[in-house]
Amino acid sequence: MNVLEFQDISVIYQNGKTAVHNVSFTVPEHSIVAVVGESGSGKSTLIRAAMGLLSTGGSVSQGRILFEGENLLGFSKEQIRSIRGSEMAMIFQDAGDYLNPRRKIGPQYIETIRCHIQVSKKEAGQIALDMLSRLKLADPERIMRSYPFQLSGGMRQRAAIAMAMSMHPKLLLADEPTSALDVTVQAQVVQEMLKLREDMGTAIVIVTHNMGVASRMADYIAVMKNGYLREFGARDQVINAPRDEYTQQMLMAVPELEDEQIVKIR
Ligand SMILES: Nc1ncnc2c1ncn2[C@@H]1O[C@H](COP(=O)(O)OP(=O)(O)OP(=O)(O)O)[C@@H](O)[C@H]1O
Repeated sequence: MNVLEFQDISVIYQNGKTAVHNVSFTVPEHSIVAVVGESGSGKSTLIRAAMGLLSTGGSVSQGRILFEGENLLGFSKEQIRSIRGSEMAMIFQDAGDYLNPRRKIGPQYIETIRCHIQVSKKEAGQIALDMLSRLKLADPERIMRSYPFQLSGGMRQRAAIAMAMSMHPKLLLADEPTSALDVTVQAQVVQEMLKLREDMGTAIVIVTHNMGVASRMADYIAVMKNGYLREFGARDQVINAPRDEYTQQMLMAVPELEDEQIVKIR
């Protein structure tokens, strides 16, 4: 069963720019798909389209995006809102896009949970503390009492991931979730996302510039360039026997991929 399926998707912006051209690939249940490619290749546009979160002026001009077999593009705003957060969640490069800077983490976290499930404030608080501990955040109570600016970038990003994962979504869309973090913290957050997938079976689509992250996390890799999907395949095939010339060049441009290595493509 596929959780998500892009079928011949094109996305156009108001200025006439086609940012994504006829892209098709599938995200099987419980799997991790990394979408890689240089800046401007259309990676964010593609996953934002799935979430119904294209920036103003962007629209899907053709194709279908199936979530568990149903075309998301035919959903009403109400339907999209009800699955967003509970069935599919999204995290961004900067948790600041997700967290309100003027409120402490605790109240916003509890409110997010209670938007989706009917539990008391106390129960929601417990769910939040459990998730924060799973993300290896020491002293979750203190995190709940903190404002976002009182936490490091890595802690904020972990808090955002915890919030996104609290509803046990079937699908997590992650746009460069580790790019703003330093290398050691990146590796830890990647490890924690892998653990969440293992524990909860959440499928993940991760957009990344970083071939190291893609190679370490993904079951499948999608390579994009100039809005086109150049290659899609199982991780080992794409890394070890790339079929597309652009993928070959991209891989040649990065040093040998060791599991622990973090390599950037730009
Ligand atoms: N709101 C917008 N209006 C017009 N063009 C846009 C808009 N957002 C993105 N684009 C264009 O669409 C193309 C794809 O952008 P997108 O952000 O999806 O690429 P990306 O691969 O995610 O890049 P990055 O890694 O830098 O985020 C780019 O040429 C970009 O300039």
